Amino acid sequence: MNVIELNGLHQGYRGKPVLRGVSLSLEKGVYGLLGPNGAGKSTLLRVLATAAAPQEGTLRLFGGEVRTRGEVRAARRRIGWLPQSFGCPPAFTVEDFVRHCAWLREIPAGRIPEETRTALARVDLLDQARTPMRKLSGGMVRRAGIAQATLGSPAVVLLDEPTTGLDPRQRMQFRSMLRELGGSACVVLSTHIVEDLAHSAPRLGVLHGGRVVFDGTPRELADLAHEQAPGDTPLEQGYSVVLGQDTGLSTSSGAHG
Ligand SMILES: Nc1ncnc2c1ncn2[C@@H]1O[C@H](COP(=O)(O)OP(=O)(O)OP(=O)(O)O)[C@@H](O)[C@H]1O
Repeated sequence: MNVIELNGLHQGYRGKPVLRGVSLSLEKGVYGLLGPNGAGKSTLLRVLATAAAPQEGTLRLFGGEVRTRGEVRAARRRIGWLPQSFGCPPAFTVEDFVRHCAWLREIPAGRIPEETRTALARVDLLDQARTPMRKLSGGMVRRAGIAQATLGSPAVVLLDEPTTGLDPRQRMQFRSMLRELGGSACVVLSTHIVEDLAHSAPRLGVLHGGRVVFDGTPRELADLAHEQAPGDTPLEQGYSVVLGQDTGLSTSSGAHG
């Protein structure tokens, strides 16, 4: 059974289309979502998080529909989501913030202290547990956001540009955490940093022009590289080639989906 089954999603804002027929079938493991600014990555993640209902198309999570209020609520208990930006009351400490998220996710009260500690340890923020959120650096806020998304071992983890602001050491730690998460959950991660996905996402998708223009392994993406394509690594060059399809920069393609 696929954990996420999305079929023919059309989504937009005030009549302006953003996604034009996106279909995705995802099982356990890490799926990396790439695409240029405005491609619709966050829009897609919002639909998968059930924060926006599909305007056209169907979403099934854990083998079931998510249309009624009860179905959405049940699904959300099993979804961890790091949105691109999130707010938090200024007086909240890091621990308050993560505990509050645990409460919102309806994690049983008795489990919240333990789950909070585990989540903070996962992103190396235990020492900052009592620091007010407003005093954290941008990278630390991002790590607190990642921590709350992993609370309670969710079956689906949706991470919207999680590595923004992380320093190189934290980025490496994040990659190994991602591999660990992917062992037990369906993780969808959007990023602009192609190399973040090279060793941690066995499968990648590229959104462009409202559609999935590539769906395959990092190796398959790198195999599309050619010398003239912009990029410092074969993966980046393959990504450029896929994006160049529409502008005639390249004729090669491994795209499907
Ligand atoms: N709430 C909104 N109201 C109106 N338009 C929106 C809204 N959210 C996103 N958009 C528009 O939808 C398009 C897709 O945005 P989205 O944030 O999903 O793309 P993205 O791939 O995540 O971009 P980025 O990489 O820059 O974060 C953009 O043109 C954006 O301006």
